Amino acid sequence: VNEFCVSPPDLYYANVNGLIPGGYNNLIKGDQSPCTKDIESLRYRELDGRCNHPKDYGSTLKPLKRYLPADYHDEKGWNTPRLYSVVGNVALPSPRLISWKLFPDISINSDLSMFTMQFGQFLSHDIGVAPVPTSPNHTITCCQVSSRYMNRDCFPIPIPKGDPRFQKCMEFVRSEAAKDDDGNQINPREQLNALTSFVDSSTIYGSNLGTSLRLRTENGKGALLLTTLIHGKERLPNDTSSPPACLRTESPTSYCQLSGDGRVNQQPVLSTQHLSFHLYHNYIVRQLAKGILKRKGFKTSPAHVEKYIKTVSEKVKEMLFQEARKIVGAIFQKIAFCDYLPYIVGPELIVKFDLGCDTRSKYNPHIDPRIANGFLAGAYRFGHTLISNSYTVNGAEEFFKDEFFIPDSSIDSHEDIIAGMLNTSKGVHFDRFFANGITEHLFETKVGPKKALDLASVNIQRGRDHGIPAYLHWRKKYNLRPLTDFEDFSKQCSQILSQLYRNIYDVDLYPGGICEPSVTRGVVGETFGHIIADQFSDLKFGDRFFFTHVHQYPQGFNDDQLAAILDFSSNALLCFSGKLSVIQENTWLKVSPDNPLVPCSTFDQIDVQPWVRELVDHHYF
Ligand code: HEM
Ligand SMILES: [Ca+2]
Repeated sequence: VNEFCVSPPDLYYANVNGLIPGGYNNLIKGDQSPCTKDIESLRYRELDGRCNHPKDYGSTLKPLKRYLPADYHDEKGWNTPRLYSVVGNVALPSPRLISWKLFPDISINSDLSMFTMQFGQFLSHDIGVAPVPTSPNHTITCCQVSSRYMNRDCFPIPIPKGDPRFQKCMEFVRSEAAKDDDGNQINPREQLNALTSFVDSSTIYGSNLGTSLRLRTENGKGALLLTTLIHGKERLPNDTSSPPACLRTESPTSYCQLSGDGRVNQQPVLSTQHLSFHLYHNYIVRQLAKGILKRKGFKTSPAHVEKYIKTVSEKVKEMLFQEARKIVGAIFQKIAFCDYLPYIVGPELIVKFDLGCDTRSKYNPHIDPRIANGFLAGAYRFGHTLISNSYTVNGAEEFFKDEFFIPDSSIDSHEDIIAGMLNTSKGVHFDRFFANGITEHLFETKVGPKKALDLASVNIQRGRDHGIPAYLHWRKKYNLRPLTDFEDFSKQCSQILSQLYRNIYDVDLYPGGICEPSVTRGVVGETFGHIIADQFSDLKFGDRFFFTHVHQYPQGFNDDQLAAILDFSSNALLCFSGKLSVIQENTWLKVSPDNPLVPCSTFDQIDVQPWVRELVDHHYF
């Protein structure tokens, strides 16, 4: 295979589509038949998210839902993206013009750490990705193709005159349209989610059974996840699929990493999140095995533990795997909902949407746990403004633009990237300034600058592709103060927006939301904040397996188990995985006099005894 024929955009969309040559059309759709299991008696989640919601909402490869009806331009409002102003025949501004004028690269320092950006992306890769059609092994080309031969899903972004960076046209393909059982497009057009919407660590274990089995030892039957030893250090397993899932280099240790979400190789700091939870799974398996041996009165040396894990029956191996997966899932939910989210949406919205972690919650089968389109194609892309141009490894500056889909740095320097991530923050600030590493150089690695993309333009075009209603409709939905004039935007934004758009009702959700000031003690503005809190509330109350739900045997967690999960923090995980000796108290912020470094021993690793007791006493083992 000639790897250099595969370009980063090819890789991005191929990885999204599960690396199946031929793209979505050849995707392993998995078993799409309804759940037939007795849900109440399930102790573990299904890998593909079925058997959770009564209608299997939230399972893999189902259409997204909507908080507001789709806004398409054609007569029936079914399919064509919004292209004109509400006042008539004036074209909406090109997304690239908006990005160029509104989102320049000015780096404003903030007290946030890069971990805030990185965890956000990792979380988004657990809950949603909208597949884009591809031709075999490659993305569909739309630019410089005459309209007669252009693929019907082409929706290239026009480049405005005088653009300092691009010429004429930027590639863009519309997201796959959802189809009904007879293969006809659903109207109005709806997009798909290729992942389980639940915050269930599908980034680590996969969103279907096939991926999950590839990641496990002993040909999919072992309790441990596969690892690769590089210079004596454990790394993610080698993805040997062909064509390769990343860009390999001449380095002898260069390989493509395999994990639960195909985008694992997209950039090195992202890879470190995958490896952290991946290794934590194996740590928990060993802790469980040790605890079980001890409770049964057997020897518990590392060698005995290792032997036990390898020699117990297949049934016990499966239980060890699933139990560790269940605990990792809960730990991830704890960090996402209890630690990260309050920082993003601020304490007021946490209260308003009942997202606090201090009391037991209750599952509600009437809540729809699917990902909403305005969240995925709009609000939750807020994180793109937190991206900086570079990250630090051992004090050296590495640029994202040089490393898209080249995982070498994460394979060589996982621990140093974690240490650097906790204390770098250049540009990690919620504002209208975007790093040019993503607005001018996205995915240009190896194919050269000509094929680069602008992520901010793509976000705006994606919003139109998905029929996301304009910004002001979202404020209305959440009863937020109506804006009547461009002047109602912040000073700088009002001037730029009024030059770009004809009417205030034309302003797309993405630039509108980015222009808002942060909410009190949060990162995002109030409109994005409401959409995000609304979505996470659905992901909590609509998830039968959510970790704080009232204990229902055998699904939930008893009081001791819940206490152990609530005791766990991102500090403990990062200390473990980065092999750190000290870490700041608040990992979302940089080190400062108010946020000092403290010894890692302050943060306990997860105590699995509450599970050992339950499992042994209920004769699981
Ligand atoms: C260096 C970091 C990142 C890079 C290079 C990156 C890149 C991308 C790209 C290329 C897309 C696909 C755009 C499209 O075709 O529509 C995307 C989508 C998305 N990104 Fe990011 N991203 C990064 C960080 C983040 C962060 C920090 C967040 C949130 C906190 C985030 C949230 C999302 C969401 C929600 C989507 C939509 C997924 C989908 O619908 O398929 N990303 N990102
Ligand atoms: Ca998931």
